[in-house]
Amino acid sequence: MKSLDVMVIDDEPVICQMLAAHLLKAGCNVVQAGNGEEAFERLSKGDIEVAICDIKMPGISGIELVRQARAAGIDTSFIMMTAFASVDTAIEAMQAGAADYIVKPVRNEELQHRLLKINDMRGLRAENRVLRSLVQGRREDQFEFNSAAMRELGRLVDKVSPTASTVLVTGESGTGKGVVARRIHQQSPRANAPFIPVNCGALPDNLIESELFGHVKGAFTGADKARKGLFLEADGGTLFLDEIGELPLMMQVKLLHVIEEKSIRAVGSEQSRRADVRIVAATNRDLAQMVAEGRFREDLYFRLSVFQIPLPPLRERRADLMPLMAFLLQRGAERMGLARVPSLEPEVEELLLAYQWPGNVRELEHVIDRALILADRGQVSCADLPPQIVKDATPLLAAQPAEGVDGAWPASPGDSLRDQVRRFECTLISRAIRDADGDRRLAAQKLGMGLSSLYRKQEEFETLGLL
Ligand SMILES: Nc1ncnc2c1ncn2[C@@H]1O[C@H](COP(=O)(O)OP(=O)(O)OP(=O)(O)O)[C@@H](O)[C@H]1O
Repeated sequence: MKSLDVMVIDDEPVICQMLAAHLLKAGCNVVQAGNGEEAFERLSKGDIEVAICDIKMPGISGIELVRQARAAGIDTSFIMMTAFASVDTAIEAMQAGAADYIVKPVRNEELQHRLLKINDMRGLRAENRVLRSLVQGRREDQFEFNSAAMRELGRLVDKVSPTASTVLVTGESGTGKGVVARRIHQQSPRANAPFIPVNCGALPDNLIESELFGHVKGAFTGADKARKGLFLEADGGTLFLDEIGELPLMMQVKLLHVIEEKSIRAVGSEQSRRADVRIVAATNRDLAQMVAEGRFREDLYFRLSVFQIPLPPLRERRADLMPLMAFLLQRGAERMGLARVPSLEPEVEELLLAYQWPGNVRELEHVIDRALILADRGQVSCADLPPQIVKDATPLLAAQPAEGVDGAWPASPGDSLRDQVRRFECTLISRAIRDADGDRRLAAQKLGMGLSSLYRKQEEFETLGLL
């Protein structure tokens, strides 16, 4: 890795110094800042590539600093440091435009892993956006799902991909909206053309129009050469407008015009050009609510939501957890160059299956990456999990309700044989869980079935209203 210019921002001098010492050893050029104000001043010079920034600081908070840096057009990638209990805040930071987050206490190996990821991304960005879109287009995500909700989603994705339709992907932060957008592109006739992702929340208001539509030389102070703009870079391909809810109203009008007319005009130009671009947009906001509050244009909302794909949070599709964990373990081990893929001890599996995952797949990915770094002898044990996860998940594990125990059976009159079998299964599984005091692994063992099948069945019963 070429030597990165990194800034460590934390109001605790000891943490600053420890991280700086490690980064220096790893070959980075490091500067330190003890608060947001000092950091902003230094970042304004424009030569810091990555900032490792505490979220909670007196004065300007880490999140506010990300916002200010974005608004000022500073191109630094932020990795936020957060206490595990405040993953929600980390999610807010990602929405403000941070590139990643890391949980305190920061482990050197993990920090290095995240820096490598960011270094790759920045390198590609600097080299060529088209190249980046090709690299990002590699098939490297898990798309085999167990849950009924995700299988239905897969069907929607397969149906809409080959068409020219605009798509709106909605869902909580970290559910995989970007992954779905890429999948749509890869399965479309545009697959060999660029896929250009744009984070609308990270574009400074004063530059957004020229970023999207380009500008001619001399269009405004500082425009010393013409710029093509992301729409033309995506010509023939797909433009992924992430965090579309953050687009200012004035830009929403222009975007609608471009979508409808299929032509764009660069800032300062008199002439329009045709642009053949498919739009996939994503948001974790409630756009309908934003329309009601006058913060999002209704006409653009209708245009975008012709085809909506809602991504459920991970906690509502637990049947996907096992395959996702296996996939992320494998991918993480490959990326870290491990000789073999560590396995999860049964208690670890149980805890991860019981946890609520407020940060969704992104959070799961972080937990797995961390565990891969810590695992000894090819086994991930509870000690390799963030203590907060163990703390949060343990009571859930013990208290998992076995409701609906006897209510499902006997069958109602008129039930088909299949319905009756389902009801019977539901009763047996619920009873086994109750008899095992909520211990699903034990219940699954007694019933002679796998734990993931038990979760899958439970989810199916929930969907059918049997539980
Ligand atoms: N199906 C999947 N297979 C593999 N990795 C996934 C999958 N879904 C999500 N991820 C991983 O989770 C992380 C978050 O995914 P992504 O950025 O697509 O989420 P998002 O919903 O767009 O989040 P945000 O709203 O914060 O931008 C990524 O690192 C991605 O690789």
